[in-house]
Order: sequence, then C-alpha cells, then structure tokens
Amino acid sequence: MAKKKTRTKKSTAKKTKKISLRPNRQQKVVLGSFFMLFGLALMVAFVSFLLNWEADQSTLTQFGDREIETKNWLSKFGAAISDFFMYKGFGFAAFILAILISYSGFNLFIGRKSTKLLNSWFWGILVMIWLAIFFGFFAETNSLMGGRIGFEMNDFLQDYLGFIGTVFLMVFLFIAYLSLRLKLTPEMIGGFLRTKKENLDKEFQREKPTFKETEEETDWREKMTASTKPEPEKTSEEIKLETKPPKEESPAPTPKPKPEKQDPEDVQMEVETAKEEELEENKISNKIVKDFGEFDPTLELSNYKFPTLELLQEYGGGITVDQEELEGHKNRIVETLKNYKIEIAQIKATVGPTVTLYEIVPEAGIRISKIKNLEDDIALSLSALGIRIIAPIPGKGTIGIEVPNKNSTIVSMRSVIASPKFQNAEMELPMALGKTISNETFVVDLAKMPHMLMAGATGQGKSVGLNAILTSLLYSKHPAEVKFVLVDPKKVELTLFNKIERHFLAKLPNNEEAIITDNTKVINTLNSMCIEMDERYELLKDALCRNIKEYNIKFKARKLNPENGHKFLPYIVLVVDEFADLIMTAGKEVETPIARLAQLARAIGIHLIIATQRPSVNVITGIIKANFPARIAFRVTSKIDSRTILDGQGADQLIGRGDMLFTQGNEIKRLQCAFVDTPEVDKITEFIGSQKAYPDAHLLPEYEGEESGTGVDIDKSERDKLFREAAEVIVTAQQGSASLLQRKLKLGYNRAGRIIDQLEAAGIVGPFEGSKARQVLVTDFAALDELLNEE
Ligand SMILES: Nc1ncnc2c1ncn2[C@@H]1O[C@H](COP(=O)(O)OP(=O)(O)OP(=O)(O)O)[C@@H](O)[C@H]1O
Repeated sequence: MAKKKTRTKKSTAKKTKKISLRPNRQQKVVLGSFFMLFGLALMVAFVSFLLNWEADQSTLTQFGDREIETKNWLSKFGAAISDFFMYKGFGFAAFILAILISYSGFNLFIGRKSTKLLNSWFWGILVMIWLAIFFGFFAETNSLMGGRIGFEMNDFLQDYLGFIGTVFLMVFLFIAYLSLRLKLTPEMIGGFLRTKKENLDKEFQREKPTFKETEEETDWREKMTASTKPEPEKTSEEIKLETKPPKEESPAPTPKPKPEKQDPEDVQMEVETAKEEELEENKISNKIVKDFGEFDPTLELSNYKFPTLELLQEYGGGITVDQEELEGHKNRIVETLKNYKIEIAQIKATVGPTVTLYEIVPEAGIRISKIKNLEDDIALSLSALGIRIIAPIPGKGTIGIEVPNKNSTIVSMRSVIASPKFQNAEMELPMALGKTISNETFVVDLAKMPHMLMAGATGQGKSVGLNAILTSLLYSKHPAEVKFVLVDPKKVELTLFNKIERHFLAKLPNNEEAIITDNTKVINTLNSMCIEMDERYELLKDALCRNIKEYNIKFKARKLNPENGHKFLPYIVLVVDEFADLIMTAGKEVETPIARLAQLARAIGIHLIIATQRPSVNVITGIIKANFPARIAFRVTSKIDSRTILDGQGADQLIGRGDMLFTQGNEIKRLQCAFVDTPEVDKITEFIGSQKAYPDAHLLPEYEGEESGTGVDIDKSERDKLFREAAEVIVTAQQGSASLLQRKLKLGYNRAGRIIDQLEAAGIVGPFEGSKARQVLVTDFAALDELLNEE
C-alpha cells in the first residue's frame, strides 16, 4: 500500500517536471551560441560573396562535386547560402538578416528577456525590404545590390507608380520609419540643429580671443624685430636685454622679490575646487528636458477635470453635544466603578461622530486590569451596545471608555474630501477613511501600508468603506497615475465603476469587462499581475531604482529611455470585494498569486485591498495576514473573528453602520467611516466617464493559464545553494514547510519560501495548501537521489 502511494507520488513528481516546455538555461546557452555563430558565419559568407560571387556562380550547379573548388571563405555552403540570400534574395540588405540572427542568439546566450526581440525582427525585415527596393534602382549597374527580390519589387512598383511615384513612396516609408521606429519628429531635429548651432557659436566665440592673442603676439614680434634691426652691431647679450618686452605687455606675472624670511600667513593660496564631472547620461537627459520639458504622464488627457466637491452630498450638520446625555453617562460610569471600589481622580469626555470617549484617571493604586474586567458591567449600567475599554490609552496614561452616542452623526465623504488634511496630503495614494473620535479627518497613504485587509459582517459598511477608498483616490489622482483592478464576485457592488473603465481601470487584453465578476477569470488576472510585477522589477533593476517613486521621477526627468522598454508606471490597486467567496471557489489558485503579490509588490506600486465577510483562518491564512499589516475591521459577529482580523478584541463590540477599527500594526484606532452613497458614486463616475478617455482600459500583460495550476517553473540553474540540504531536511521530517527550513537552516522567511517553491518545481513537495504544511512527495533519501539524478 505504502509502495503504491510512493509510486503515484513519484509519477506526479515526474509529471510536474515534464510540463515545462521552455528551454532551461543550459539549452538557451547552446541555442544562443548556435544562432550567434550562424549569424556571424552568414556575415563572413556574404562579405566573401561580394568579392567572389562572379567566380563562384558557375560552381553553384555542381554543389555535389567535391573536386570543384569554390572561392567563398565558407566554401560551397557559403557560396550557396549567399547566392540564395543575396543574389536571389535581398542583395546587400541580406546583411540585416545575418545581424538579426546573431543578435537573437546573443540575447538567448546571455539569458536576456526576449520581449523586444520580436519588435527588432519586425522592423529589421521591413528595413531589409525597403533597402532591397531602394537598391533595386541600381540593378542596371550592379544586379547584386538589390538582389532579385529587390529588383522585382522595384520593377513591380515602377510598373504601377512610375519612377517618380516609387521614389515618393520610398521617401514616405523612410519618414514613417524615422517617426515610428526612431521616434524622430521635426521638432526634435529642429532642437538638435539649434543646440548644434549654439555649440558652434560658443566654439567660435571661444576661438576669438586666441586669434586676438596671436595678432598681438605677431605685433609684438614685429616690433621686436623692428627694434632689433637698426642696431645689428650689438652683441647678442645686449640684444637679449633689448628684446625684453615692456612690463605692461607681458602676460606672465613678474615674480615678487623674495623677502628674507617668509611669513607663512603672507603666502596667499588660491583654492580651486574640482568640478563634479557631469555624467554624459545626465547631459543628454538635461538637454531633452531643456528642449521638451519634463515628461508629463498626464499629457494624453491634459484636459482631464478632477471631480468636483458638488458631486458629493452633505449629510446633516456637525456633531451635536447632548449635555444631558454626557452628564448621565459620566454619572453612571463613576457609580459603577464606585460599586467596585474604584475611585476616579479625573474624567474627561471627547465627543466624536458616533462614540464619545470618556477618559478616566483612576486614583493611585487601582489595578488597570480590574477596570478592564468591568466592561460588561459598565455596558449594563449604561444599557448600551458597543462599549470598548482601552486600558491604558497608549501614550496618554489614562483609561478610555468608548460609549456610543444616542444619535450618531454621519461623516459625509464631502467633509473628509474637503478637509485640509486630505487636500494638503503629500501622499502617493491618499485615502480619507473617515473621522477619529476627536472628529479629526483620518487620512492614510495606501502606498505606505502597503496592502490592506478589510473585514466585517454583512451590512456593517464594507462596501461603503471600499467606495470611500476608491472615491478618495479618484479625487486625488489623475487617470495616468493610478489604475484599479476590481474584483467583485457579488456582481453588483462595484458595477458603477464600469463607467470609468477607459480612465482608471486595468484589465486583461482579452477580457471584455474590466470589472471581474467571474472567479475563474480572477486567477488569470492575478497571475497576469504577477507577470506585471516581475516586469516592473526588471525595469526598476535596469534603471537602478529601489521603488516606483524613484523610477517615475527618473522617467519624468527623461533619464530612462523609452526605447529600452521604460515607461511611466501607474500605481495599480487591486480591490477584491469578497475574498472568502474567491477562496471557496478557487482556493489555492488565487491564494498563491495573492500571497506573492502581497509579499513582493510593495516596491513596484501594486497594492491590494481585500475585503471579506468571514475573516476565518482558512480565508485569511497566515501568509496573507503576515503581508497585510493594515487592517480595517467593521463590526464582526464573534470575538474569534475579531481576533483573526485585528489580533485583538474589539471588532465584535462595534455598533455597525461604518463604525470601524483601524490598525497599521501598532495601536488600534476607532474611526467612523466616511459615508458615500451609491448615487454619489454614480455621479462621480458619470462625471469622469463623460470626459475624453484613453482608447482602452490599461492592459495588463497577457497570461495563458498554466496546465500545472501551480504556476511554479523554476530553472534548475537558479536553485538556491542550500537546495539539496533543504530537500534533505524536508524529506527527513516528511513535512514541507518553510518555517521548518527557517529553523533548521537558519534562513530568512523569503529565502525559505523561495526554496520551497523550488522544491515544488522539482517535484519534491506538493502544492501550497493554505495553512496546512505541504505534502512531501519523496519518501527517503534514495528516492530523492534518484529524482535529482534523473533531472
Ligand atoms: N459610514 C457609514 N455611515 C453611515 N451609514 C453607513 C455607513 N456605512 C454603511 N452604512 C449603512 O449600512 C448599510 C450597509 O452598508 P454596506 O452595504 O456597506 O454593507 P456591507 O458590509 O457591504 O454589506 P454586504 O457585505 O452585505 O455587502 C448602508 O446601506 C448604510 O445605510
């Protein structure tokens, strides 16, 4: 039985191995070197063909005859292939083909990503055809220049367009190439010529004084010779004395007579600081910035108007203080505590929109835990729900008792958006969440969080919360700066945002709808976001930047060349409104990319906001929780849920309707979420949606579903140095967990996680199973050796 199990495990392991069709590093080196050398060989053959083609042409028909000698440096093969590509093909332009083959080989050889290669081939072939046609004009004088294809195409065009028509067409194609491929515009050429002219002028001006000097010099020399001429009989010594130029004309400073004793302080020193050498790269970018200004990502939608405050509704007035209620609550708190023999030295009330905070300072010697235990008793005496005791309030030295107000005030989105705190916020992704207990607007930066988890039972304000976050971003960001990926399994909550698809949403190229309501499509989108993440990391690496902010600043200063794939990177915010539903239907397949994004995406501007009704441990697993330090809890139904989401109690004591707790890893803050109603969101999206938009939603990289479903395919050569050791630890313990590797091999979490992924790719451990440890697919060392040797 056990044996059978091992066999099936092994076969699964083999299956995982077989799936990868992509060449590994070694195969890439072999293929790369082949193409590189083949391209070079073609070039050698072509050059030789240019010199010897006439002599070799007669031998081509006798390819099989070994006796016949060929002059081509690559012999018969060289002559035949050159004849095919040059004489019968594209003439001189065939060199481009050889260069393309070599270049592709080189890319493979050094393992560079080949995304731009296709582009190079496309343009290369077009240029080749153009050149062939162009050389076709000279077919009469030299039939080799354009090759047969060049001649035929030129002839064909001349038949239909005539000579002049063909020349016009060729000039047009040349301009199109300069503009589309080299991105040259008349302004740029104008700018270039202008700077050239300025440089020339400067150069000319610089040269003038030297010219003057020489004039002076000759004058002086003439004078000198004139003065020496009349007295030819003078001795050379005398002449020397005579020829000394007058003092004032001498450019050299006369040395001062040396004092007998020199005081060091009398000696004057001229300090010259070495100038920083200006980098060539900076010079170019500065020149472009000077000519065209900084790159402005908003230029394409330069007339975009931010939504106005009028689109948002005002709800009631400010907070009303009910003196009677306050007094009543205070008395009851003091009485209840007195009953338990807790004397109070001082009490202070702060009235917030939904709750009032009573801060008490107990008499000396009272144990804080005693008050904390009285939560229920105080709630009973105040006959109120949602009492929370904070003992002590961090940084204040008092004990806080939060008591809900009888009449709560709605915090309107309008009031938080209009607040100076939001308007003047210097944040990358400002989110106005609502107001604190002391009625201050609470604004946080999503870019700093960097991901957020939101939980709350149904009807407690989650969707309103998400809308408030999205609205904040819509009010503060231009469509070029942020894109949303919206996942809405409930199908109704986020549909309003469809209107701003072409402004603010991102989607997969083949998806019709930008808002994803189908759970199976979520998997593809998440994986595509992982690809986007990897691509962005490549760009950042290339630009030597540590994060998206630095990268975009550099790009705006035109220090990064768009020709090398660099582009302005908008922030991407992924919003999932019902994560539990996703996990139930798609399970690990969504969990893995979400965990990956959560772990790695912070630096490159992808941020996740995940909302769920059921914050149970199988929905919010350890790995997800560890990477979502910012949490929002609306009212939940149990203490356990509260603990899962906040790592503490309190969310079960909230009163609902937007009453929420927020934490960013440290203290827990009670907030009243800003309220934005559906008609308001409708108005905002309508306002934005009716403006000029991009041609399409922001397109994420294409992703083809992987058969293995795990998405793990790791190159053998990229394995960690401790891979073998880690495999042995896992096989010995028969438990596939990263924390085990962390402990045994003393590794950091990320490295252990990577090794686990590599072990999965090698078929040693099974796929990710949420909170459970992974299955180990290899039973003993012998099987492990066999598996690794077979690779
Ligand atoms: N910040 C708020 N201020 C005032 N009322 C609110 C606030 N948030 C929510 N409410 C009230 O609570 C109701 C339910 O809110 P919401 O639709 O956001 O709940 P939900 O948690 O998304 O529920 P579900 O999970 O079932 O979709 C709203 O219609 C509104 O009346």
